[in-house]
Amino acid sequence: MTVSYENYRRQALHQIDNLAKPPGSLGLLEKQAKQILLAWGTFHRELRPKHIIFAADNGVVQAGVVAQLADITYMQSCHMVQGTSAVTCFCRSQDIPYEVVDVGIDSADAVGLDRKIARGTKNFAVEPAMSREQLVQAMATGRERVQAAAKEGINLLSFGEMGIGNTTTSAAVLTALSPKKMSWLTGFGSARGNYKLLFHKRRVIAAAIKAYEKELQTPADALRCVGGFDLASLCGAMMACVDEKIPFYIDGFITATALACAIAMKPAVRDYALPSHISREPGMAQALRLCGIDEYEVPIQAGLSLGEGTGAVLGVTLMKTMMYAVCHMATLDGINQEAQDRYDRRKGDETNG
Ligand SMILES: O=C(O)c1ccc[n+]([C@@H]2O[C@H](COP(=O)([O-])O)[C@@H](O)[C@H]2O)c1
Ligand SMILES: Cc1cc2nc[nH]c2cc1C
Repeated sequence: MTVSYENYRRQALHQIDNLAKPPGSLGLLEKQAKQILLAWGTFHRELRPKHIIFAADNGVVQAGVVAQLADITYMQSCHMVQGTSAVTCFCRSQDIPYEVVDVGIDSADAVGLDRKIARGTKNFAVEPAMSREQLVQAMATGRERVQAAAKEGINLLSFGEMGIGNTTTSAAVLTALSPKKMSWLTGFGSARGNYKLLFHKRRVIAAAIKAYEKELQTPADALRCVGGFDLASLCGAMMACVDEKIPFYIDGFITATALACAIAMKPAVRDYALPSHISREPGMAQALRLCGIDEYEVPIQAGLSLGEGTGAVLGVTLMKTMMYAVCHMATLDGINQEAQDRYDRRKGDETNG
């Protein structure tokens, strides 16, 4: 740690600790505000957020792991571009800019930014989801979008995704990363209460983990064999945030799984990652555990399981409010001095009167 960073670190922590409030009373908001200041490594005058959504289709839907049409990926991504999806309405309501990056939607035309790697991944129940070259391309796309955000002056990112079938790919990647093969990591996804589908998903994932057992040696192998283009791009983007010194909010189960991969590949990512909410997917806690994030460090528990980055944008919204307070609140030193002066004046009046 250089002397100047140590100096900055002390000043940054003091700025939060010296706000006119009992120490620690703004809880996780305070903790996350400190993490953001430390990640920046230098004082920024304002918060300049951006939300990035990576959208892609997943070949494993051909194995019958979803209840709805895969065409929803294309349709909902179009709604995102138009601003009529949940997350883009959240962004618009808060003046948060966003972009949709098509890294592999199954369509002839691209939706949003055209970074299409293929029209969806391969069905991992039959063959590896992607080639090594495609994995590298997906991760590089994530990095490229973070570098572009840095050039725009963005200093806080949030990540989301859109991809029918991606709770299956995420559960498969997470199972591959976890010490024991845990079938309960796989949840309902967007087919809430559909037990038949749930047990089928678990069987598909267990069979794939067995089939690729020899190949699944690293997080990169997991992304390539049983992951998705969205997961790989998210992972590459999160790793790039370290180099660009941009802290970022993760969202639910899918982004937490991508983060677990990113931290395994580059441990410094942990310092830049901010949890937003606890997804209802059962694997969320395990994904966070692999990231070294305690469930009690997550500010929002609202029963969300939509994805898109909805929880992440809510996290940014809370942080915008918190950073306004950081910039405009009176200081603890100041209020203590004012209280002392007032006390002394009252005492003086009593003695004189
Ligand atoms: O982020 C989450 O925790 C989450 C949990 C359940 C569903 N989703 C969203 O729903 C889609 C995946 O669900 P599924 O059932 O098709 O695997 C995908 O577009 C995600 O954005 C997201
Ligand atoms: C409508 C719809 C919107 C979504 N957004 C993210 N995943 C989704 C799944 C569905 C089904």
